[in-house]
Order: sequence, then structure tokens, then C-alpha cells
Amino acid sequence: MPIKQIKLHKLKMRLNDPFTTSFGTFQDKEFFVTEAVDDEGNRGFGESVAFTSPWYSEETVQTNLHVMEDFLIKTLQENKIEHPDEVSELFTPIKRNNMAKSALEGAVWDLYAKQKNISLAQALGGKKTEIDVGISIGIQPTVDDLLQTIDHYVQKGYKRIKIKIKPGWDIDVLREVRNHFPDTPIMADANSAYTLKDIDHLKQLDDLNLTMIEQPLEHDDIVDHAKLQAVMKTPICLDESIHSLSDTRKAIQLGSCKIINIKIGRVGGLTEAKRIHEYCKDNGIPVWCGGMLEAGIGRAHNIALTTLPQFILPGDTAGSSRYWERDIIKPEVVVQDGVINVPDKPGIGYDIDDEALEKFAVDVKTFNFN
Ligand SMILES: O=C(O)CCC(=O)C1=CC=C[C@@H](O)[C@@H]1C(=O)O
Ligand SMILES: [Mg+2]
Repeated sequence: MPIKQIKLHKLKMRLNDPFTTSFGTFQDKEFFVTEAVDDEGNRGFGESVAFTSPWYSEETVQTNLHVMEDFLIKTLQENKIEHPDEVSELFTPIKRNNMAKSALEGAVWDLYAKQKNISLAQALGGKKTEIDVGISIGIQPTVDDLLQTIDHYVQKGYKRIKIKIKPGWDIDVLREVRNHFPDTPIMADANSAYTLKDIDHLKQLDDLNLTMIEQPLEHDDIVDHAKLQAVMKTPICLDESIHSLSDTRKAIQLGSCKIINIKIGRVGGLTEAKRIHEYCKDNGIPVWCGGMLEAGIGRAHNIALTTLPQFILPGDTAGSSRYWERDIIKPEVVVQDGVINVPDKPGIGYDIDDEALEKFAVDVKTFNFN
């Protein structure tokens, strides 16, 4: 699948609304659309997910650019790739920087699927033709705002509601939510806002029939989470702690969690995401596909991954309009009654809106291959 050229389109897009988590609030999103072109003119696309500040992980838009242009693209230029699974192997000597790796690997996967004239879902081995999705709601100004926002999305049929929590905005708020929505699948994402000192406080969550509590403790912990899971009925789901199949194996063996949130960028790409999926399937661990407020290309990759069988819980892949007035793909991702129909066109299955790509681009770098 010889690549002739890689392009890094740096985009800046404004979210419809500010997004608040236990770390803070932002509304402008900068990221890279990666483009891999072959000598037949096929174009494969990926999308980076690191934010402009290192609050979710150690990576940022700037570190992604540095590692892609100074290391990863060189590695792709120096090696002939026959299958996208080879990319993560080639990138192994470069430590961590998973989001940079994933952004480029995603473009290679999309290019490969287009060259084979199959959908990305088929290339990954996925069989589902539609996927159930939930929605993630950032921290709201008041409980009433939260209840109204939840009601809006429950009426739209989203299959699960994810609520951000942090000390001072947790048990009472969730109790209020549960009173208003007694039968709706509800989960909470703490983004590492608690420690084991909060163990008794967190155990109150067990009365609220949550589907899970996501990443309650430190962003790189699996030992304390095992201690917490041992005394909590509510399943713990790990997000930030899981960067690889190796982390997954250790977390499952230690009993640190009962559910894994797989984010393609966080684990270094689709090949590693597939490996984590297979391990969880073999060990009876449900997985779901997390989100990083992606634009349409990242959303399309998440949809393709979610067609694999162990993605049995609704993920965070909402419709494009959840975040964007205008997306960079055509058609946009649409959710109907909490369901997305998986596109069966070659590759990611959505066309790139080149006009939108140009409109939101603040810089484009081109790397030619010999
Ligand atoms: O992309 C989406 O719709 C979900 C986004 C989301 O919930 C998150 C994105 C990034 C960090 C966190 O705030 C949170 C998460 O941890 O899953
Ligand atoms: Mg999370």
C-alpha cells in the first residue's frame, strides 16, 4: 500500500457549547486531520485527539506535531507498509505519545480500507450494521440545567447518559438525577477527581444503580482502583489509566475495573484498540468506545471500531451536531433514537468536506515520500 504523501492539516473549530469537566472548561478545539495519499490518489484520513493543554494526558496538540513531524512520519517514509497492523509495530521504539501515533495510524487504516474497497469496519473485522450510543454531559451551571439537558437527550433516545462528577458535585446531584430519571441508564465520570480517602463517600454511589463509575481515582493508577472496586458494588470503568493491552491485562488481573472505555487515541491506534477488545472479549469484560470531542473523521473511526462484538455498552459517539455547527465530513454523523447506522462505503464511510477542511485549517504541512 505505498504512501506517496502525508499531510497534516491543523484545524481550529469552536464547540457549540463550552465543555466542563473536573479539570476545567474549554470551547475552542485545535487538532490535526492527518491525510495519507497513495499514487492512485486514494486519500486516507485520521484525526488527533490531544487537547491544547496536558490536562487529560501528557500529550498536547504541540507535542503531537513535534513527534509526528520529527519522528513518526520519518518512520513511515523509511518503511514499506503492507498492512496497517505494521504501523504500531514500527512506532514501538518511540515511547508513549499514543495520540500522535494514533492520528497517523488512523490515516493508514482508512487508506488501506479504501485501497481494498471495503469499509473500515470490515477491515477491522466488525460485523454490526448499527451501533447504540450514549451521550456525555459536561458539568452544568445548576442541577436544573443538568436535568433539562438530560431530559433533552433522553427524549432523543440516547441509550445512556454520562454525567461528569467531582467533589461537591456528585452524590446529591446524582440522587436528584436518579429521582427524575429512575429507569434511565446513568453513569458518572470522575476524571480522577477522588482518592482512596474518599472511599466511604464514593460507596454512596452504590445506592444509585449507576451502570458504572468511570476513572474515580488517579489518572495512572490500577492498584488503588482495585482496592476501591473490592468494596464497591458499582462497576469501575477505567479510561485514563489504560494506555495499552499490557495495562488492560494488569488491570483485569488485579480486579481494578469491570469495564474498559477504549479510546483509539489514548491506546495508540486501531490495532492496539483491537488487541484490547480481543483480550476483554476473551475475559468477559464489557467495553465501550469513549470520545474525545472529535470532529467527524475521529467520530467515523470510533463508529467503525464499535462494530466489533465486545463493544456491548453504548459509547460516547454522539451525532456531529452535539458539538459542531458544521462538521468536516459529509454526510454528518446522525444519531436516530440512540442508534448510528454504520456506513458501508469504503474506508471511514463518510466523504471529507474539503471546503470545511479548508475553512477550519490554520496550517497545512506536506511530507512527500520517495
Ligand atoms: O467525546 C465525547 O462526547 C465525550 C467526551 C468526554 O466525555 C471526555 C473527553 C475527554 C476527557 C473527559 O472529559 C471525558 C472522558 O474522560 O471520557
Ligand atoms: Mg473518561
